[in-house]
Amino acid sequence: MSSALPPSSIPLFDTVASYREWRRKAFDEKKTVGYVPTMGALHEGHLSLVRRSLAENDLTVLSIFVNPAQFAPHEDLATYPRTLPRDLELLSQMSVTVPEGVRTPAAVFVPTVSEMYPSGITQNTQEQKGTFVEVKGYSHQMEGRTRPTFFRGVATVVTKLFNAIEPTRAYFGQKDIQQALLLRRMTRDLLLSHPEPQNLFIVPTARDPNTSLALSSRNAYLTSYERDNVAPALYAALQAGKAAWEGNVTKAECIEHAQAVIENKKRELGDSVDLRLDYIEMNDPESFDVVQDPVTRRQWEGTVAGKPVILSGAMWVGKTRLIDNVILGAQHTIGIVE
Ligand SMILES: Nc1ncnc2c1ncn2[C@@H]1O[C@H](COP(=O)(O)OP(=O)(O)OP(=O)(O)O)[C@@H](O)[C@H]1O
Ligand SMILES: CC(C)(CO)[C@@H](O)C(=O)[O-]
Ligand code: BAL
Repeated sequence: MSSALPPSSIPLFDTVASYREWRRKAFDEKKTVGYVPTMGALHEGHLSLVRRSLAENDLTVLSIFVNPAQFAPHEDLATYPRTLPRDLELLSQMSVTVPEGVRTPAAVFVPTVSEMYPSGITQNTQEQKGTFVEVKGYSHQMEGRTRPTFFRGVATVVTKLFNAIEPTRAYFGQKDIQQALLLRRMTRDLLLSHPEPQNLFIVPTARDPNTSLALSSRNAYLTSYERDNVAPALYAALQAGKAAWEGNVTKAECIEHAQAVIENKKRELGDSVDLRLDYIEMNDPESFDVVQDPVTRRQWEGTVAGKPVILSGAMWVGKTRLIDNVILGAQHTIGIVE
């Protein structure tokens, strides 16, 4: 362990080698290891993943690493919130009681950029050298339309993290639904054993109890007015789209209902807040392709028995980009846990 790390009651590792020593012992003792990858600035959404892992595994490991490769050069890598001492404090207060006793987070992996990218890393993909992981055919739709290099950066770092951590189970949030589904596909394509694809779990989105805003580290960029009165419009829009889908109108009408919520909010705010919708769209949870109109819920359900639809969106509040989604149909069929 390096002396540059902040004090922590939970063992902290900043090199793969030091973490592997710890992991070797867990293998020897036949302990299961649950893993929650994060970029830090922890909130209740992260903690819900940690709780799940604590309940289901002997040992729970988190990583906190702000991954340069998933930020495009014009994005917010420099300003992304970094709050390691507070994150460790929050984690040190966590515990879950199981029949075997009380479990607390067992280790936190906090690598440096050079530890994760021994060949170096630049955010400009044209200039990058070394080894990268691409999930081809699944990285350009939905979030990939606005962030074309995002999933390459995520798949690359998560492959490295899985190699380093060697988790029995891994936990991702529904808020980033495309990321979670794409990573499950990646574990299958790469024949990974740590974790095996069926041991990559998707945990429902944790929301603000008053406004239903999806919790997100980037909410820290918002003013309290934006957070409580502007940002919740995205989830409200998705709910309007969902209600329309349940009412069996066409996909295009559902999207119009959702967009109208954002338009109304913009009218209400006037020039006081810069609110811009990036997209609201319905996509197939397997191919990520846009659901082709005209189609209603009954028609969809009639042709693809049991397969749900992802209704997702992204919205700018000033310079802050927020995302959210709801699943229309049986979400357990795409592996979202209860
Ligand atoms: N509200 C939430 N509910 C459940 N899981 C979440 C929530 N927010 C984030 N997560 C999950 O936590 C993990 C780590 O995410 P990350 O550290 O990027 O936080 P974030 O809040 O999503 O940040 P950002 O604001 O950058 O999107 C991911 O699997 C992500 O999906
Ligand atoms: C999965 C992840 C930790 C990879 O950097 C990140 O994309 C995130 O926090 O969702
Ligand atoms: N939670 C996803 C990480 C990102 O937007 O970079």
